[in-house]
Amino acid sequence: MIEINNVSKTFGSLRALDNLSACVGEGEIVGLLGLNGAGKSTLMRMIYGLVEPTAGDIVINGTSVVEHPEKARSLLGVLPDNAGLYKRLSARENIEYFGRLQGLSETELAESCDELIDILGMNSIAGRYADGFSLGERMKTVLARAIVHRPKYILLDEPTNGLDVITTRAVRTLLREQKAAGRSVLFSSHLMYEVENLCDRVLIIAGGKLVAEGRVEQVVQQAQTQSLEEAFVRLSEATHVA
Ligand SMILES: Nc1ncnc2c1ncn2[C@@H]1O[C@H](COP(=O)(O)OP(=O)(O)OP(=O)(O)O)[C@@H](O)[C@H]1O
Repeated sequence: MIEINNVSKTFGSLRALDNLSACVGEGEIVGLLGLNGAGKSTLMRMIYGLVEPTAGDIVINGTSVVEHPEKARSLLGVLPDNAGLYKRLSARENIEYFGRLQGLSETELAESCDELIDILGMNSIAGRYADGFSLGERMKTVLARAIVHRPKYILLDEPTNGLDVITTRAVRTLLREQKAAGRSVLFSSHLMYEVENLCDRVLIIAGGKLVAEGRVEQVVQQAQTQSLEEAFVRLSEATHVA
């Protein structure tokens, strides 16, 4: 389980996260929603140890990110918001490189790469240099790279951003397979239908605070609205006005 315990983060006078607590259970897909600047990426970065909390802690499978950042990170697969690729390596080589860094054997690596390339429909780009890749081609490669070592906990910052419908479907299938294998996924998104389609639960943050969490229908009911989008807007605006 990923436990987020009372985390706050300030950048100078800006409070990016404000005493936020939440969790991601085993084998659960959780969607993280928030307006631009709500604090989603800061929270993600904090979970993978790139940003240190000003207060609070995050515990992954019993390991504190603050006390043992490397051990905690070893449990994660991460798609950061600004992931880059080695342009002089092919898509497959980019994925393999990360797999080797994660200590996979050559057999495990080949098996995992083949599987991901297949699920994400990357056969036509697997052997191409990453230089010149389109947004979707880059996204597929960084996504495959993030989970090549089959991590138990997966953090994805806007994984379907800019992807076409076929690729988005492939990503959905991939995430459902991760869940079926007992892995946990936390992903941020601005796409309500995406979250409704995939997630067991959603977390909505506004102004660095958790303003709602639960199954989509629970959140919609709590906000006394008819849809997740309306609930999201109502909860986010209420925090803006407050
Ligand atoms: N390193 C930093 N230094 C100063 N301010 C920062 C830093 N990182 C984030 N912030 C600020 O913290 C707030 C939350 O930013 P964050 O990137 O977490 O938002 P977000 O929800 O991911 O937004 P978006 O949907 O636009 O990606 C913003 O006001 C942002 O400007």
